[in-house]
Amino acid sequence: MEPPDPSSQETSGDEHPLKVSCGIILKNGKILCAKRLPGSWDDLWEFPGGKVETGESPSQAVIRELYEELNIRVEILLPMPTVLYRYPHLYLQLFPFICRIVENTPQIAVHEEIRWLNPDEIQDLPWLAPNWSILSDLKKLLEDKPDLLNG
Ligand SMILES: Nc1nc2c([nH]c(=O)n2[C@H]2C[C@H](O)[C@@H](COP(=O)(O)OP(=O)(O)OP(=O)(O)O)O2)c(=O)[nH]1
Repeated sequence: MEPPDPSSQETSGDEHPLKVSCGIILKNGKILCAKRLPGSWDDLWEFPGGKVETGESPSQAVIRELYEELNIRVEILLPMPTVLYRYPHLYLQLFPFICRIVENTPQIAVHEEIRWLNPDEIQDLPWLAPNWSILSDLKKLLEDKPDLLNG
């Protein structure tokens, strides 16, 4: 019998990652960061967003979630590389999108706090684990395209 192929074990069977979209909202040189409510994931920081629903694309999901969570209408400027991450209880695929606000000012509904921070400051927050990879991609992207920061 052939030994199992470790690479196929990662993706085989009925295990599909949970798809979650999130928005990296840029404005006036700052990035919007959101702190989750106490009790849900230990007060860690995230980019606002949520699960992609059935029949929805990741980009549709982020537009819907940002309206539901922050009451803002956004335009997507750029999709970023997706991140696969395996929590002990959850296999996740994160779809980050660089966004620009086209209507309203963010209002907190489901977060403990939001902060507008510059690219250096965001490194100091305690982020959800999969987000560190997004932060590293974002740093490189903003070095290449600093104008994005102005939203
Ligand atoms: N929204 C968001 N979720 C993230 C990020 N990083 C990360 O690991 N996650 C995880 C945490 C959760 O397990 C999952 C998304 O959950 P969520 O609670 O935001 O999704 P949702 O709004 O659809 O949730 P709900 O309606 O079921 O409460 O993805 C991120 O930057 N933003």
